Amino acid sequence: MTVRGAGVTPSTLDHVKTFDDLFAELSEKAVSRPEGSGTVAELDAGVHAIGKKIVEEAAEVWMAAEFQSNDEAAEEISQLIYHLQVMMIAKGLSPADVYRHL
Ligand SMILES: N=c1c2ncn([C@@H]3O[C@H](COP(=O)(O)OP(=O)(O)OP(=O)(O)O)[C@@H](O)[C@H]3O)c2ncn1[C@@H]1O[C@H](COP(=O)(O)O)[C@@H](O)[C@H]1O
Repeated sequence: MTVRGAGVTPSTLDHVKTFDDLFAELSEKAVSRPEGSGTVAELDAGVHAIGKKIVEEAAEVWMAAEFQSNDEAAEEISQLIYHLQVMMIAKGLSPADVYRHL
């Protein structure tokens, strides 16, 4: 399968962080709470603050998709995914909880 527009194929994903890799990393940080972690700070800020970040990043995805390069749009999408994952962890939701709705 080829992901159109970004030139990414499964083989080029071998050495990059995937959705599940990031979720595992953030889940571990939520428990170990390392000093200086932005994820820990965002979790501590709570669901209301995380929700605002999601809305902000969603708007940036829209603007980048409409007015910027595909690479910039991809970067904004990665940031939206990050904040969505922080929200999942804040709410105790696993990827499986989400996938069953897809
Ligand atoms: N992938 C991300 C990631 N994407 C986005 N963000 C956060 O989202 C913000 C993106 O916002 P913008 O670019 O719009 O910048 P900004 O509005 O100036 O940011 P803020 O002032 O709102 O912080 C960044 O500043 C980060 O705080 C991320 N923060 C962390 N990660 C990854 O999450 C993992 C854990 O990170 P820590 O918890 O910080 O160790 C690491 O692997 C990181 O690479």
